[in-house]
Amino acid sequence: MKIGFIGVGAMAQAIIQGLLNAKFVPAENILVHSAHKAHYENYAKQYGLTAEATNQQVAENSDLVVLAVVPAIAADVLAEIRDQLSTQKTLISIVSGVSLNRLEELTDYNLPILRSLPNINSQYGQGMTAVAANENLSGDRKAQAIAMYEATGSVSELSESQFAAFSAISGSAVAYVDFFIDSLSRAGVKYGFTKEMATQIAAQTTLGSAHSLMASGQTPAELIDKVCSPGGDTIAGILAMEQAGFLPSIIKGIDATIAKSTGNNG
Ligand SMILES: NC(=O)C1=CN([C@@H]2O[C@H](COP(=O)(O)OP(=O)(O)OC[C@H]3O[C@@H](n4cnc5c(N)ncnc54)[C@H](O)[C@@H]3O)[C@@H](O)[C@H]2O)C=CC1
Ligand SMILES: O=C(O)[C@@H]1CCC=N1
Repeated sequence: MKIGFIGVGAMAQAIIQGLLNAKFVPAENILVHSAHKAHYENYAKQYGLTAEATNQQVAENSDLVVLAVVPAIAADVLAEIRDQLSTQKTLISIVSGVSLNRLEELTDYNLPILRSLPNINSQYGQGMTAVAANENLSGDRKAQAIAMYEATGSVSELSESQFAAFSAISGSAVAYVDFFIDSLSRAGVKYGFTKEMATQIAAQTTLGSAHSLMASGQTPAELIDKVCSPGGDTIAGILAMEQAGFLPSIIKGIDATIAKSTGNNG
């Protein structure tokens, strides 16, 4: 099986690294093309991938064609490769905010298409990806497309109406969690730690908390209560964070993310 990537930016590279780590396909079966020749050619050389000279060649020579460009140019790129796509190939889009219906409209209503929303943690096998298939994608072909993401982490099949919210609390939230870690780290610097040490402490604490949450099967609120000793330090911190608007600021950020992604339509 050959997997072609059109666009080799941050997200495509994370998926590619995840696939290479998982040995999902041989490196040369991963085909790439993007706008910046020097960049994608060097990248392909570095990892033993196949660099194609055009987007059309990627589409022509791949079984799974992954559209990994920004939403603003998705329509142009699909117009460029439309003739190379066929019912024997699966188009996989990672483009935020572009629906299956719009992808069909821009290509062909008979094509098997998987709309997906991965996150950048796919690079280390810890991704969280939402997928939705159109009516033309079923059985083994659908399983094959989903298996690509299973090789890089967890996968949830969702209704498209849930994609924007999923993207905000998963795709974008990788950055928000890092923002939180960086905020903890800066607090550590305020109290005398080096940035490097504070970041290591904050990142390990975040990793450990996520692990404990998933391993215990308890809710975050139950775990918060365990840490808040009666009359203790943590409850004082929680109350001060709430007074500063911690929860409303997160909800506002997620609202803004959803509003932006629902404005994308390729
Ligand atoms: N970065 C992330 O964490 C996530 C990104 N996405 C989606 O992935 C897509 C790509 O995002 P990023 O990787 O962040 O952007 P990026 O800017 O890092 O990558 C875009 C790639 O497209 C290439 N490109 C530009 N014009 C092209 C053309 N005409 N033909 C072929 N390639 C072309 C660029 O050279 C670059 O390699 C977006 O649609 C975004 O919504 C989805 C989930 C998470
Ligand atoms: O920021 C973005 O537009 C993309 C979509 C989800 C994560 N990154």
